[in-house]
Amino acid sequence: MAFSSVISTPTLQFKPLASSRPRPPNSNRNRTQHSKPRKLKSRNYPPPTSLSTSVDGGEATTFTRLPPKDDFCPSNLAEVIKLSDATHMSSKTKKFDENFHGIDSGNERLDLGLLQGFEVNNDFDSEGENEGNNNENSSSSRRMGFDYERFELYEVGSDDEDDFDGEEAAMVFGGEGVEEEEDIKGKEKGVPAVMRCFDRAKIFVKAGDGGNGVMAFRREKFVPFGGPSGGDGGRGGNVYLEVDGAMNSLLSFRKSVHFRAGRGSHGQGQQKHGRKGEDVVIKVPPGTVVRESGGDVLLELLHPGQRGLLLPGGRGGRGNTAFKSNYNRVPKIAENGEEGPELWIELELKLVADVGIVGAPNAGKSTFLSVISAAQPAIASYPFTTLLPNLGVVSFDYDATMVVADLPGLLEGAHRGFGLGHEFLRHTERCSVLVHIVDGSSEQPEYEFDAIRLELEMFNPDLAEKPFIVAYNKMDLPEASENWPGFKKVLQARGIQPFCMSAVTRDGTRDVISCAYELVRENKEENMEQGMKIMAAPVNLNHVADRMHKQRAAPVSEFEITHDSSTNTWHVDGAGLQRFVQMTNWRYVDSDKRFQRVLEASGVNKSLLKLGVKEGDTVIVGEMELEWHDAAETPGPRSRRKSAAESFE
Ligand SMILES: Nc1nc2c(ncn2[C@@H]2O[C@H](COP(=O)(O)OP(=O)(O)OP(=O)(O)O)[C@@H](O)[C@H]2O)c(=O)[nH]1
Ligand SMILES: [Mg+2]
Repeated sequence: MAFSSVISTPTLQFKPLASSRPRPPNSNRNRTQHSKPRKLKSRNYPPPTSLSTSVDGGEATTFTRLPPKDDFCPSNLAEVIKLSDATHMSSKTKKFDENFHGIDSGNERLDLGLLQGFEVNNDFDSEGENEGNNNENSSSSRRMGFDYERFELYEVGSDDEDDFDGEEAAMVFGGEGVEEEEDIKGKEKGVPAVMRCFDRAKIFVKAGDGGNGVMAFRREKFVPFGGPSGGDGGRGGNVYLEVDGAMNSLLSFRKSVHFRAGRGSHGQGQQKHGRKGEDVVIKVPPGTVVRESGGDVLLELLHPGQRGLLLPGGRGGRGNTAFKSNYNRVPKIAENGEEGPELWIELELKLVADVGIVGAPNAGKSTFLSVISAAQPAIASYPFTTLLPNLGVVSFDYDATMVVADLPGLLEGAHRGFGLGHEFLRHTERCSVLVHIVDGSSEQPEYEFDAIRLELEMFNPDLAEKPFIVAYNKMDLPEASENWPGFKKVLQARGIQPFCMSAVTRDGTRDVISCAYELVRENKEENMEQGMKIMAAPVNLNHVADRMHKQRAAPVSEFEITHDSSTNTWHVDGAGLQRFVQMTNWRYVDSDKRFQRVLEASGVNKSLLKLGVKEGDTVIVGEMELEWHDAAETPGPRSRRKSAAESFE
């Protein structure tokens, strides 16, 4: 049974005067008339109502497993993707490099201490497979060798919930900034942590609780009966999210999962108010999307310097000075501080790049990026050299620059989890132009190109709509230049004008990148025209906190009553009432009276009576369990039945 009530007139007619009166939760009907209210053990005060309507937001889980044979593409591609057939695996390559556990890709040096299963190839160069690279690249690729046989078994992308839950539950108890346990060898975690945490993270945020107000009275020499002087508690700290232009991944959240703002300090005598709690500012890279765990998008943080208030700190409780009135000159009451809201949020990074380089593994994407920009990605002649996206800035002039992203290789069937799956394709969603690099030395380059186009479409049809350029690579090799006329003809027949180039010798790369820049510029102009007004409108990044403020400000007269007839229990649920109960400090004598007055004025008592509450029924409001008494039957002076609140006196 449910009942909602919004009361407007306080002129209530009570016959059997009802009083909801607190009792210990397990009193088991051994009621004492003036039993004090106690917190329910099992009921926690929940944060303000969920921010989102429930959405099954999880992305498809992808698995890197060998596909059924029928699913494989023709022989040429199959050769590439049959990871287990990789010839360069030798017993030598299976040793870990004891001195280095990381990817050294130019400026970036990623710690791969936890990179389970991705074994480091010490002797890659010695096998002569790394020709054509400069020294730095070859040293990078030496360190990037990995165990293909084991790679087949890894789960890509993730069953995020499971991954995080297991790992994080252990850290909950350690509190903020707890270091992840290094000894996790035995765990089956699927994708190495570096890859998992590069562009996704799940973190816990909590705003600070407000400090408690206090009850105090001025007592000085010659002022024996000074008035109330209890100060208010300080406000809890806020949680902010801020875009840090220097960050380019979410790896920092691998170790810091919990962020709690400081609690406001309590008020003191002599009308001293508590200090405000310390704010927490969480730095995220540009392009971060923030979601409530398993729910809606809360914020999109795109530009360096942007800052959004995510969770507002709890209000400080009022001290007894605030309750002084003409009717009550010595208020013996003070409030608890309001609890700060808390949330699990998911961060997802979508790189903010103008151009995305896509293509099959080994096509030469990283080589291309390395020759058009100052980026120094790992380059090697085996598939999946690039495990994480690389960014490079291409400058034509002072004001003519664009950001180019080199993405890990795609395979046919990536949507079913082959290779690295679609794990990193989301980074192309914000690119305005795509550059397809086609390996000219493969047996059927046009087939390879089609397969990649199809994968893009499978991932997100909008991606296939983006303007793209086709760059036929490795023209310096005889087999590639032989295939070029055929490839060109096929594509031209479909209205596509492909470019040919050799990334290694740099021939033709300039044309490709100039064309890409033209398209980026056109796209920007188009967007500017279309979205001028939208861009001009100020973005409110505090709307999450605003919504929370509104929820918190819900009046106590908005509630819903449900009845459990088997246990004769009435549940009174309402955000305003819940907050009121949480802020009531039961240690002070006047708190009970105020509580009863609020139940009366909000219409809870009236509604319960209407619904047929009986003597001895249990009434649960917020986290308080109370016992219902019809005042008419309670022992005590009858004159007190005029007000439920008075029955406590
Ligand atoms: N001959 C020749 N070799 C090239 C050319 N471009 C790239 N390569 C070689 O192809 C191999 C793969 O190059 P990468 O740039 O690592 O290829 P990728 O597409 O980034 O590969 P993944 O990161 O594994 O997807 C390397 O050995 C390069 O030296 C080219 O134009 N000509
Ligand atoms: Mg690469």
